[in-house]
Amino acid sequence: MTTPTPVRHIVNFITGNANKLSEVKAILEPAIQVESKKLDLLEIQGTLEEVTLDKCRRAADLVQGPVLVEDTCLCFNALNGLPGPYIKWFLESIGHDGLNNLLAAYEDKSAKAVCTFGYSPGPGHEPILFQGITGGKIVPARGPTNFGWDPIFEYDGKTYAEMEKSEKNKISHRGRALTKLQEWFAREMTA
Ligand SMILES: O=c1nc[nH]c2c1ncn2[C@H]1C[C@H](O)[C@@H](COP(=O)(O)OP(=O)(O)OP(=O)(O)O)O1
Ligand SMILES: [Mg+2]
Repeated sequence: MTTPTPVRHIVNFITGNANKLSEVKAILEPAIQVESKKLDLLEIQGTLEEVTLDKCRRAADLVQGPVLVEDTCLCFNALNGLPGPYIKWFLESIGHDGLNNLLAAYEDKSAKAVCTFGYSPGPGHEPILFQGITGGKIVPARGPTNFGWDPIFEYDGKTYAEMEKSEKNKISHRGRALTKLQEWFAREMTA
C-alpha cells in the first residue's frame, strides 16, 4: 500500500496592496504557499459578495489560472454599513479625522471590518467565497499609520495599529476569513 503524497497548496493572491499580502503570507504560510501578482483590478459597485465575485472572475481571466483575491470593507453601523466597499475612497479623500467626523452626529461608533476572499480554480469557474467579520469601534487615530484605517479601528481596547501583527492576525477580519479558507483547503486536500 502506498501512502498518498501530500499536496502542497499554492495560491496566487492578486492584490495591489503590499500590507494585505504580508498579512496573508504570515497567516497561510508555510502550509499554503502564497505567490502574488500585483494587479489593480477594476472593482464594481454592489454588495460585498458581488464585488469580490466580480473581482475574482476578472483576476482569473487576466491570469488564465487559479487565483485568490480579497475585498475589505469597513462598515459603520450608524450609517447602515457605509462606507462599506467604498472605504478606500473615503479614506483617501477624508482621512482618519474625516472618518471619525462622519460619526460625530451619532452616539453609535460601532463598526464591522469585513474581509471577503474569493478563490477561483480558473477562468469559467464560479469563485468560492470565505468571509470574516470583526466587530469594533471607530476612534481617533492611535498607533502607527502604515496600514489604512488600522489606527482608527479599536477592538478590545486597542486599535489594530497598536497591536502586534500576530495579535491582529488572530482576531482580524482577514484572519477569520483565512481560517475558513484553510479549513476548505484542508478538506480539499484529503478529499
Ligand atoms: O486590515 C486592514 N487594516 C486597515 N486598512 C485596511 C485593511 N485591509 C484593507 N484596508 C484598506 C485598504 C483600502 O484602503 C481599503 C480596502 O479596499 P480594497 O479594495 O479591499 O483594497 P486595495 O485596493 O488596497 O487592495 P486590492 O488590490 O486587494 O483591492 O481598506
Ligand atoms: Mg481594491
